[in-house]
Amino acid sequence: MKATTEDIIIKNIANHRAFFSTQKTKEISFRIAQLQKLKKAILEYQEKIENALWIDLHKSPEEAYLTEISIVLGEIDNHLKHLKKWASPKKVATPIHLLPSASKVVYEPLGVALIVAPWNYPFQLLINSLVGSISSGCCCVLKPSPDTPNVAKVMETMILENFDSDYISVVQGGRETNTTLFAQRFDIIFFTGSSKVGKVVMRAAAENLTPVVLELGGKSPCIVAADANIDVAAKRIAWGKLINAGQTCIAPDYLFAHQSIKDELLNKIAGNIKSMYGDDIKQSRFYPRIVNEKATERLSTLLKEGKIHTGGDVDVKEKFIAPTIIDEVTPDFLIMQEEIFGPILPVMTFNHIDEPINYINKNEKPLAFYYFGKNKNAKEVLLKTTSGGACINDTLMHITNDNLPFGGVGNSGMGSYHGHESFLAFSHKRAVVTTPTWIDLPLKYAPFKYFKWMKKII
Ligand SMILES: NC(=O)C1=CN([C@@H]2O[C@H](COP(=O)(O)OP(=O)(O)OC[C@H]3O[C@@H](n4cnc5c(N)ncnc54)[C@H](OP(=O)(O)O)[C@@H]3O)[C@@H](O)[C@H]2O)C=CC1
Ligand SMILES: CCCCCC(=O)O
Repeated sequence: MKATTEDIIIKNIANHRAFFSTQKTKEISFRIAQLQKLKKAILEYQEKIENALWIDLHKSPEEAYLTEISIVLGEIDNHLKHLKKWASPKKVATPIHLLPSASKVVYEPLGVALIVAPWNYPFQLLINSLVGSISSGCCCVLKPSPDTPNVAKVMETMILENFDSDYISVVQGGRETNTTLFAQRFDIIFFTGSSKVGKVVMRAAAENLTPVVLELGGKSPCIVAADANIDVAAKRIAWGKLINAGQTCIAPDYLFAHQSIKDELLNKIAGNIKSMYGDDIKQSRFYPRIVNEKATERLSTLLKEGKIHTGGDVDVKEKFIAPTIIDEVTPDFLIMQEEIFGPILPVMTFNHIDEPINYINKNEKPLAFYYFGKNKNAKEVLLKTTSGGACINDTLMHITNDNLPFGGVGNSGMGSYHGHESFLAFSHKRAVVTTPTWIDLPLKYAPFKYFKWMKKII
């Protein structure tokens, strides 16, 4: 009888547990060798990955390298450079009542990890977290998104060809497969996707008290103040909004523009769209497509309210939505209710900075936060708000610094990764105290003869 998906998954996990119990993944030399193997595999598969990203998302090789492949290669290099230091036990101070004991933190792999990735950066968001799993010494089940099937297939082939399937395995499938995976006992679940499914993951993980890292989404605001450099703001907002046709979890979701500069800003954003993609954007090989017709139709419903300043063209069959700026938006509009995740930029205006601050603070905590204006005011605004990450006078770029933690807060996620944070995300920090036997201070033992001295030192 043909094995069911559940049988395959359960067997996969059992094999990973058996592999993990050999203790092989705890050897730093093993982990370094696997990271080097992953880097080599990515370079060998680069063209196939780029071709698959073109087929699935019309993502140009240039954008694929910039926003997917180079980010993972940089992450691997960072881990190769620092892993020995990150993985070495850390001596910590020992309080007087514990002397002459010695204290340290030992970093241990959590065990068998599950990594579930979305379709918008299907290579980067699956393999970048895998780097953390490898460098911490975990075994891993990878679950690519079914919505970018060509990329999912290429990644499966690349992993199968280069790694022991008892160490790293790939499971393909949709919602049902996810449900089966979420119900299994993992030692960590690393999920990237919507907040809605993030809650499903967390509920399932609770059954086994499995720690989760949830890289979720949300509506990331972008404020442009009256004293902003409008040319720079217009260029960087157009870029940040239209990379991957807006299907980016940290894209500036909506604009709050000061009344006095709004018209100039919108006209300059429109000008930058032309500069990047030409007059007939549909012909540009640099402009990606929406992931599928269903998502294209969802986005087209958001165009019904407000005043279209730029764009508005939709071709569902082509999965094409033109970069669109919608002016005169109010908070009750449909477009302001959920994450857009597409190339549509709704614009609201303000006169006093408290207006956007109050609006943002009344809504869910965003994954990213962008502010264009003088730094002294930016500090003030950042102090009064919160978000997963933020840029002042830029967009998206905080994700490219792997010395910074990348993650959400509240509804936009929990936990973080990239660089050292990825190593820590998949590690357990074990406290170890070593006590000599040549001396045994009587303070802690009943009948507490020296209690009054003990109280003085603890
Ligand atoms: N923080 C980050 O780094 C990133 C966050 N994201 C976020 O991911 C979202 C877009 O990605 P997307 O993949 O569409 O995210 P979703 O979370 O909507 O879907 C993820 C997968 O889960 C499946 N699914 C849906 N409901 C359930 C359920 N009840 N049980 C099990 N599986 C389920 C979906 O299948 P089906 O297709 O059938 O719904 C899909 O395959 C956006 O919200 C975006 O902000 C994206 C990239 C990066
Ligand atoms: C530019 C790369 C961004 C990747 C993660 C995201 O925001 O969807």
